[in-house]
Amino acid sequence: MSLIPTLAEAIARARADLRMGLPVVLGDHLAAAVETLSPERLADLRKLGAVVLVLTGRRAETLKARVYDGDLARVVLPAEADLRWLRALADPAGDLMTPMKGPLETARGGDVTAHRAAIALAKSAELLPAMLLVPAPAPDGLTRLPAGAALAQLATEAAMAPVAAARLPLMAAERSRLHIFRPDDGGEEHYAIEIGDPPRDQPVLARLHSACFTGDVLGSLKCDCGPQLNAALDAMGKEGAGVLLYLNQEGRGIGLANKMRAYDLQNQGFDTVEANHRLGFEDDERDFRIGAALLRRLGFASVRLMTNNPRKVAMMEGHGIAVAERVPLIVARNPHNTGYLDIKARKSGHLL
Ligand SMILES: Nc1nc2c(ncn2[C@@H]2O[C@H](COP(=O)(O)OP(=O)(O)OP(=O)(O)O)[C@@H](O)[C@H]2O)c(=O)[nH]1
Ligand SMILES: [Zn+2]
Repeated sequence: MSLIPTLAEAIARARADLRMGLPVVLGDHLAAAVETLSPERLADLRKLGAVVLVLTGRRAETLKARVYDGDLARVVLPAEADLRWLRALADPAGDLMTPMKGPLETARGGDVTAHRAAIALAKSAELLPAMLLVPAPAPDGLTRLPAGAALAQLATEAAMAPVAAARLPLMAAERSRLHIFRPDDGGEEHYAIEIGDPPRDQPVLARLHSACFTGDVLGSLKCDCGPQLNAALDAMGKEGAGVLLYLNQEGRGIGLANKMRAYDLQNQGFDTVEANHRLGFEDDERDFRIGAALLRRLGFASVRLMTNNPRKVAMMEGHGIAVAERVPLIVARNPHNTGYLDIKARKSGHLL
């Protein structure tokens, strides 16, 4: 029956539910995001059974909690644990002010598929990766997902469909077109700016730019995104041909709210990589398959890629786009971004 939501559609609903503070059903567990949960709903979840707090291995490491499940840890809730206690474990903002949160008891053994799916859902909803799980029968009205299938679905690539395109003269290049692409899984739309009319049978000058509201729009001095965006468009304008993908993967895929949490940690002295880890994320949560898929949809098989990030080159080649050349994209340093750029070179392998 085509009117019943598919698994991908049910996952999109689950993301919206979690962002509003509504629990979802993952197999035989109820799952709720710590970040958005209300005290009333926490109390009701606790009435249903033994609640565990699921954190990523990264966050558990910061909290010195034993990790038995590889990439995640299940923290057993003490009787007195309230929402403040849970939020303090989920959100590193207060780690330095109140460093002693433990000792934390973590569970071991048993099936953690639902727990792993819960963390993947939180990340895809751009919430803090901290979830409460309780084994309990599903109440009516909540979004239900089979845990294993949801986990697999969250790792699959969404199909991208072109939605609209129009001529858009730019300061950097008058002959430009903006193309909008929409994924079939309810996720973010992504954009392609095609400059001139690049021949499809030759390597095109290309840039995969990840959204940076602070750098691209506000002119933040903390990163190099805004100047890189402008320099890439200028180079394509000068050459008369190119394609810039504007991928809505803000904050290397953690979302703008989490990026601001990361900036707050950076103001406390942690670097860009450490800040992501303390929040429970990997340093880069982006899905680079999207970029390759968009290039293919636009008819390109080979690029001259403007980047300093060797991982982007490897990812393109791994996903079927030939990189004929890496074109460095070095922009000016300033006193605010020089440390950030050094860390990218030292820890993320950027060639700067
Ligand atoms: N989490 C996090 N994201 C950041 C921070 N500073 C910038 N970003 C994000 O990092 C991304 C930068 O993306 P890009 O410039 O496309 O990629 P890159 O990996 O630096 O590689 P290049 O192609 O060499 O620029 C954007 O999504 C920014 O929002 C930070 O301190 N923390
Ligand atoms: Zn930036």
